[in-house]
Amino acid sequence: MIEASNLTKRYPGGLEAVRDVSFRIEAGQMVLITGHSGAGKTTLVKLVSTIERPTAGSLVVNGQNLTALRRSAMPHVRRHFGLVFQDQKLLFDRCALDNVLLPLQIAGLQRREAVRRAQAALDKVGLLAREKANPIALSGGEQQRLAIARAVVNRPTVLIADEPTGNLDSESAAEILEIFADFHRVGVTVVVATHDQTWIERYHPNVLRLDHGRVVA
Ligand SMILES: Nc1ncnc2c1ncn2[C@@H]1O[C@H](COP(=O)(O)OP(=O)(O)OP(=O)(O)O)[C@@H](O)[C@H]1O
Repeated sequence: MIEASNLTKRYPGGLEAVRDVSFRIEAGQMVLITGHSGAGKTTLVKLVSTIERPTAGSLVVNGQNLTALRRSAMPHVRRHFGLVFQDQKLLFDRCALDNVLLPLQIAGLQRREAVRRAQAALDKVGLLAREKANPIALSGGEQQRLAIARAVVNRPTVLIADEPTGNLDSESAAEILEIFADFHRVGVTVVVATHDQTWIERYHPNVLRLDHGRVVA
């Protein structure tokens, strides 16, 4: 469960990108964050995923108040989150499999188990046959799917994405939506910032609409 109470983020310079935002996301829910460009979607995603700290308000995830935690405790908490950003930050000097292996190596898994899990993650996103490919040789949609495999390989309880279909054609965007829907179906909490009308129509009751940093619907 994710509970945000009166979250506010003021950037240096004074701009309040997120203002007094409160919501509750139950475990296993799919929730979309939408709104015009500059409404604060990315900032809210960064707050929920603990990349940014709020200026005011609190964020409780699975009963733990993250705003009260020391910075040193954050890496541990972040393991609950799988993050997918529009700019996927893939490593272009390594093959697809090695990109997905990286979080497991950081977590200290044995090589054999790590490879097994990374291949299972690639299989879930339909990329197992491309495990040896360099990301540069993959299409935009495939690169996004690779980023999803990397995000889920540590089995996060919450999958958070910022405009995951932003740069994709409608066919690739539909594939990405189905992958997120599959994770939602097996009980993963999914939070996605998106403009994509297909998603918004499908998950209509669970849409948080922002306008100038405030929740308006
Ligand atoms: N690091 C930062 N420092 C200062 N201002 C920022 C920073 N990041 C974002 N902003 C400002 O905060 C506001 C909200 O930005 P944010 O990126 O959260 O919006 P968004 O809804 O995700 O927009 P878009 O759909 O265009 O990505 C904007 O006015 C933006 O310029």
